[in-house]
Amino acid sequence: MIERGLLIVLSGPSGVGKGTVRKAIFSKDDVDFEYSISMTTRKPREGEVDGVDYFFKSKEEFKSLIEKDKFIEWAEYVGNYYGTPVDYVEQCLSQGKDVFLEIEVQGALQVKNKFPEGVFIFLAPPSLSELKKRITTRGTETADLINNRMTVAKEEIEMMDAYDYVVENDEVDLACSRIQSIVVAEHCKRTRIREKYQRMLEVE
Ligand SMILES: Nc1ncnc2c1ncn2[C@@H]1O[C@H](COP(=O)(O)OP(=O)(O)OP(=O)(O)O)[C@@H](O)[C@H]1O
Ligand SMILES: Nc1nc2c(ncn2[C@@H]2O[C@H](COP(=O)(O)O)[C@@H](O)[C@H]2O)c(=O)[nH]1
Repeated sequence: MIERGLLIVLSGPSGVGKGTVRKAIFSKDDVDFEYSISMTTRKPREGEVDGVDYFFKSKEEFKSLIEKDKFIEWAEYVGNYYGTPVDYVEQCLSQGKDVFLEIEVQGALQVKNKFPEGVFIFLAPPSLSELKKRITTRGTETADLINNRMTVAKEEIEMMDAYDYVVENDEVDLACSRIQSIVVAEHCKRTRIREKYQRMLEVE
């Protein structure tokens, strides 16, 4: 029987660098995760591609998918819906592939209820002023949206205790290494490696 893959959930406030860190991790040769592309009703930003960055949906399409139970989790975030498609994630996990989600906090907590065996990582900013600087410098949100996202960010930071790990994103390379080390450690804790040593001890 194939052992199920690991579900890795990277979450944290808007602008902390989840997307940047995720892309840096996926660019490494020694990383073998599947990225679950989310669905959203948000309009594409300049340069974003449907089916690569997100599956962009209308609100009607999204609501119909909710009714058909097509999401592991979904959340309304600052006026738009975001959700993780269930079919792709289930298919990967059952094939023994590790799946990486990059989602906001309400969604991560829903996933934790459904998949308590997942690995939940909160990406934290070095400070609130640095967080605001990062969202502002990215240049994708209006001043109002930046303020809304900062209000939500403070509530999200209060939820960090619900996660298995908190990783500070002070430098992208350091944050990537910390996350990769967590995944390696989690694999070691689980059956793959433990069973190998158990079999060795049985033979002794
Ligand atoms: N360690 C870092 N140091 C400095 N700047 C960073 C760091 N990580 C990310 N950034 C910058 O911060 C901005 C926000 O990053 P990013 O878009 O990856 O955040 P996010 O958490 O994915 O945001 P959202 O949740 O809104 O999608 C980008 O301009 C990115 O280049
Ligand atoms: N609950 C979910 N949150 C998601 C999902 N995909 C992305 N996100 C998060 O939403 C915010 C806003 O994203 P943005 O692209 O508009 O800046 C951010 O925190 C994302 O991580 C999802 O499927 N479910």
